[in-house]
Formats: sequence, C-alpha cells, structure tokens
Amino acid sequence: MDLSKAFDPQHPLVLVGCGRMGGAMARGWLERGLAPEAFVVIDPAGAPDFAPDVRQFPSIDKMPRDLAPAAVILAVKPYMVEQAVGQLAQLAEKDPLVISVAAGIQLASLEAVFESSVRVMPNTPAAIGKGMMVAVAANAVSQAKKALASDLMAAAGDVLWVDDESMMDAVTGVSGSGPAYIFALTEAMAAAGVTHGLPHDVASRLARQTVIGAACLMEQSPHMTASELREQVTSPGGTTAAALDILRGEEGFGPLLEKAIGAATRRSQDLAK
Ligand SMILES: NC(=O)C1=CN([C@@H]2O[C@H](COP(=O)(O)OP(=O)(O)OC[C@H]3O[C@@H](n4cnc5c(N)ncnc54)[C@H](O)[C@@H]3O)[C@@H](O)[C@H]2O)C=CC1
Ligand SMILES: O=C(O)[C@@H]1CCC=N1
Repeated sequence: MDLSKAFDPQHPLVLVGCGRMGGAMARGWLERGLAPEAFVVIDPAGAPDFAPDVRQFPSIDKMPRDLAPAAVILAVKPYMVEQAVGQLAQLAEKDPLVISVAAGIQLASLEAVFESSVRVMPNTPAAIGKGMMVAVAANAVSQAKKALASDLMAAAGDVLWVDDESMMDAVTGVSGSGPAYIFALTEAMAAAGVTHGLPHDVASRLARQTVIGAACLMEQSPHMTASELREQVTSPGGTTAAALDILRGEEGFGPLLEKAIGAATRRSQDLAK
C-alpha cells in the first residue's frame, strides 16, 4: 500500500501519541510512502528518531488552528482518549476520519464528537508492515473514509473489518496483546534451554531463531494449517511428541492461553468503564 498521495501538508495525517504503538504505526506508514511533510506528530516526548522531519507539536493546543487534518489517529493511553477527543473538538465540523487504537475505548465515546470514527486494534508488528489490524466503524463513516482507514491499516499489516464492536475485547486479547505472548514464549524457551545445560547466549539464539523460522514458515505455507505444520515436526514416539504431551496436556497451552486471553479480554472490558 502506497501512502504517498493519501495526505498533503494542508490535509495531513495527525498522530496523537507516538509511543510504542503510535511509533510502530508511524514507522510502517513512513516506510510505505507517507511524506514527512504530510504527517504531524503530537506528543510531549517529541517525534521518534526515525521521523526527524515530520512536523511535531508537544500538545494538541499547540497545533496550528488552520490545519485541516484528513485523518487523526489517537494512540495515547486509554484514560487520555476522552480528553484528547475534547481538545480536538474544533475539528469536528471539517469531519476528519478519527481512528482510535486505544484498548477498551468504545466507538460511542468517539462518535459523541466525531461522526467519522473508527476503532482499531493494531499490534506492534505494524512497524514492519506485519501487523494484525482489526477495525470497526461507526455507522456514519462514509465508504470513502472507510477506504482511507483501510489504506492506513493496510500499510501496517493485515486488515480485518468486523461489524460487532463487542468482539474487540477478545480481539485485543488475541492479536493486540498477542505479540507479547510469543516474546514471552521465546524467553521461556531460552530459560528452559539454560536449565537443561545450554549457555545463555546459545539458548537465546536458538529460541529466537526458532520462533522467527516457525513464523516465516507459517507465512510461506498459506495452504497449511498450524496443526499440519506442527505434525510435520512431530515424529511418532519422538522428542517433539514427548514435549507436546506436556504442552497440549491438562496444564498446557490450551487451558493456560484460555485463562491468559480471558484475563486480557476482561481487562479490555474494564477499560471501557
Ligand atoms: N503497545 C501495544 O502493543 C498496543 C497499544 N495499543 C494502544 O495504544 C495506545 C498507546 O499505547 P502505547 O503506545 O503502548 O503507550 P506509550 O506510553 O508507549 O505511548 C503513549 C504516548 O503518548 C504520549 N502522550 C502522553 N500525553 C500525551 C498528550 N497529552 N498528547 C499527545 N501524546 C501524549 C506519550 O509521550 C507516549 O509517547 C493505548 O491506548 C493502547 O491501548 C493498542 C494495541 C497494541
Ligand atoms: O497492554 C495493553 O493494554 C495494550 C493493548 C494491547 C496491547 N497492548
């Protein structure tokens, strides 16, 4: 997805909050052609090192009043979204596309000010165009604005629109937080390797490359399910089967992830209150 023509200096893309998630998406957009002069970052911590040429302001009230953003992305902490929406309210008459990526924050609180509101749950692989971007739009969002939202998300990863906003809490539990589970798995594999006799650097390298290799193999095997790929590793009565007996057992991944994703889902529901 090429973003070079989607925005211009008078009608820029404005990112409010350029931290871990905002920064990941910004990196993805700039790498896919977003012109720095058509991008505005609002963050008291400034723009990240990889985006030194973008226009930046420390707060919403420092943004020039004559700016007419084509789209505003809210990537501040969930508890700050309401305040940010209030501070941006003077833009409402120009009807920009407003996208919030905040966990738990419902469309209703965006729609109260901006008709063209979209709620997105991204994840940090967006930085390399490999994000999972799940979106739900307010009823009033035009097809043209939905297309613009799709273009922005497609520049950061795989896009899925859902109609039912209540799915967004479980989405957050699976894909929004999901990268952390894979990194935690990598850490745990390395630690287990050390326990079983490997030097720390060797165990870390093995765990990291194994996760990278497995993810890339899955990506390049679109016609194989995860189960089929797992079976390819598993010789009957062999080493993998011995490990999978534990991992797929009563205290294995299944029940553990059900509990973990349940906790993330409930946390997302709580953030809405
Ligand atoms: N980190 C992740 O993997 C994901 C995060 N999210 C959502 O993204 C949002 C941001 O989360 P993170 O990036 O992790 O947090 P973060 O703390 O890394 O980033 C927040 C940024 O907002 C800035 N900020 C603080 N006050 C501000 C203000 N008044 N105006 C503009 N910017 C301000 C901070 O300086 C910081 O750079 C949250 O709502 C979170 O739910 C969603 C999906 C994944
Ligand atoms: O941990 C969080 O709350 C955010 C939302 C999904 C991933 N990170």
